[in-house]
Parts: sequence; structure tokens; C-alpha cells
Amino acid sequence: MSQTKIEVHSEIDPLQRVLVHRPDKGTARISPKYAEELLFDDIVYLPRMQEEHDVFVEVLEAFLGEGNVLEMETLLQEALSHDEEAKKEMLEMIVSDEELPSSVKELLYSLSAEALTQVLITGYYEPEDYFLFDPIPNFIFTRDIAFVVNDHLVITKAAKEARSRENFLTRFIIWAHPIFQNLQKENKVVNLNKVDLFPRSKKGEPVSLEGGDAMLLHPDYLLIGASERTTPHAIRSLAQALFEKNVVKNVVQVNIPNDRSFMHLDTIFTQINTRDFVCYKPIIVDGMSSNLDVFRHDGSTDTYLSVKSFIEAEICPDARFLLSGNGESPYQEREQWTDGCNLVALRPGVAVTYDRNPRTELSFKEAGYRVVHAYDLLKAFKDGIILPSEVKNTIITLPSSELSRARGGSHCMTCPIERGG
Ligand SMILES: NC(=O)NCCC[C@H](N)C(=O)O
Repeated sequence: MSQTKIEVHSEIDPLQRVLVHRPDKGTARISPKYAEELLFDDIVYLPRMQEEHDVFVEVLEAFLGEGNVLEMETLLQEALSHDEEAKKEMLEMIVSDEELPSSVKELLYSLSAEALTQVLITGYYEPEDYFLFDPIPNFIFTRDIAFVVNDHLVITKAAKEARSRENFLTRFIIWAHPIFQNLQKENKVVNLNKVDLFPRSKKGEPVSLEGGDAMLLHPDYLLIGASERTTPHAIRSLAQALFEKNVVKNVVQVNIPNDRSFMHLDTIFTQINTRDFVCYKPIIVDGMSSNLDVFRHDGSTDTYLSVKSFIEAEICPDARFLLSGNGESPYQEREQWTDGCNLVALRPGVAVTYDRNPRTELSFKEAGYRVVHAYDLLKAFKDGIILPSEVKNTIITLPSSELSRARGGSHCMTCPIERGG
């Protein structure tokens, strides 16, 4: 298996390779009582959710090419077959984290790579109708578990217990899968879980940082939200590590309210074109309960009162801010909640979002974008009416009645590992 290139210098350069995960059977086992603990706001109907995700993957494959949309489940199975030592180590960690009896450990060791993958992802061992541990329904949000900063890959550390097995599996894949071997050899992995390198602060503040908070707006500027999930201490620790390795020149801490609806920076702000940013006005434009600190590699700092004023001063003087719900209440709140600000760019000016945010669509149209449903676009590709390479200034909308209940959008559901070209 050949090595994969790890290279992302922006949020919008043509997407070349991405990690995704299809909603799996574990998600169909969430009871209403545990939905909240597992960070879902509702129970979901899995077959429809999978259909919606399949449409998303079809769109990604149309633009990136089939072999470039990598499924975490496949990577896990391949990694399990490839590195026996690493597999043992990972199972030890999971068994101890989940406090499982040694009989379970033996069962896990005895399984084939395929069966073990299913158990590790769904928590369920079907042949014996045995629930070993909780499902990890948020594994679909691959953005949160890792992200690329220029040529380095950062493995994040989740704030919530419900996401910790995702973290073990991701670390294992990066460590053991042959396509990531060069990254290890070249020392280009920053693993926030290494407590020797990333300890708590002297005041006891933990290191937690989730990828939905991280955004490389420019090769020299990494924005990180200090949010419900990401601590200022984690941001400072990561900044120091990246400065020491010369990976980036500025780390920008965006302080956002500690609130479920704004759990990550990408729930209120994403970039879709060279000068276009989709955002939730009260925080990003008006700077409500928020400000921003720039940490520079030379040790100096600056402060801005809003993301908008920072972007205009340091990134793009003629930036345009397209507003969730077209900037009007209650639509801006409703559509921010259903991920109206959470888009992934496939290339500059072409981005994917949900089909349930009509007022936000108005702001796209007013800014000169065509809004087209994924079903119509995929049909147009099939009928040979247009090629993916010809699509310009377009927002592609996805079916989303079930996916959106998980509280994350297309930005959250992609971990880009290669952009450019
Ligand atoms: N980047 C993101 O905003 N990811 C969405 C995460 C949603 C998930 N249910 C969670 O609460 O962690």
C-alpha cells in the first residue's frame, strides 16, 4: 500500500483526499435515555441517516475520485491485519479505559480483523448478541479526531468521555496503517494524548482540543476556538509545539461562548471561497461574548474584538461574511443550530451544506452562488450535462433530516488530509 500525502495549507484549496465514516449499526442502539450522554440530541433512524451520508460520499467521490474518500472502518480493519504488536497495545488501552473483564480481552484477541473492527466501532458482538461497550456514534465527525496543519497531522484529545474510543482507534490507525508510516518516520505527528509532552497546566487545566475548533485559514495562521470542548491551555500547548517545529507562524485563539450550540468554532464559522466566510453574525461579526488573541511565533501577541475585524486586518481586507439565517432572528439561531454555518469547501467557491437552511441559502444567492441539491447535481453528472470539474460558484445541498440531528454538518464529517493542486 503506498504512502498517503499529508498536506493541507488552507480551508479551500481543491480537496484531494479525505477521511470519512459512514453512520454504523452502533448508532441504531442509542436509547433516548442515553442519547444526551452520547452527545446526540435525538435518536436517529439509521437507514435514512446512512442514505444521507451515502449521498454525501457520492458527491465527494465525484469531485475527488473514488479512491480518495477513505473510510475509517476500512482503514481500521487494514491496520488490524497489518500490525499485531500495535493491535495488542491498543486493545490493552481500550480494555483498561472501558474497565472490561479479562474474559472480554480474550474474546477480542480471538476475533478476525473484520469481526474486531465491527466490535470496536459498534460496541456490539453480533454472533453472541453481546454488548461489550457503548457505541461511538460521533465517529462520523472525523474532523474532530485529527486535523492537518501544513505537513503535520495533529491527533486531538476529546473533551467528552463519549468520544474517547474514537481517539484510541484514530491513534491506532495513524500508528499502524501502512499508508501513514512515513508520517511517523518523519516525525510529523503531533499527538496531544502524550501526557509527557502535553501535561495539564500547573493550575490543573486539562489538555482537550477537538478538530472542529481548528481551522488553517492561511499557511501561516491556525485559528483554534476556545470552546466547550477546547481549553486555552491546550491551545497554548499546541501553539508552542507547532512553533518549535516551525509548522505555523501564528496561532489564533478565538474565544467563543461555552454553549452546546456553539460546541466548536466550525459550528459558527467556515470558509467557502477566497474571500467568503459563512458565519453566525452575533459572535463572528458583532463579537458578542467573544474576542480573539493572536499568539505569534516571535512571542508577541495581539487582540481583536471579533473574528471579522481580525480577518479584515490580517487575512483578507475585502472579506465577505455570508450570514446564517441571512442575519435575522429567529432564523439565524435556527439555521446555526442545524449547521447552516458548517460547510466543507471542495474547492474555492464550491461547498457542501445541508438542505434545511432556506434563509442561509438566500445569503448564498445574494452573494452570487448557485444553490443546487446533491440529487440534481449527481443526476446532471450521470446524464453528462456537466462535469465535476466544470462546477463553479455553487453550494451543494445534502438531504439531512437524520444527519443534522447528530449536531454536526459537512465540515465536521470530513477530515481532509490532502488539499491543493
Ligand atoms: N465539528 C463539529 O462541530 N462536530 C460535531 C460534533 C457533534 C457531536 N454530536 C458532539 O457533540 O461531539
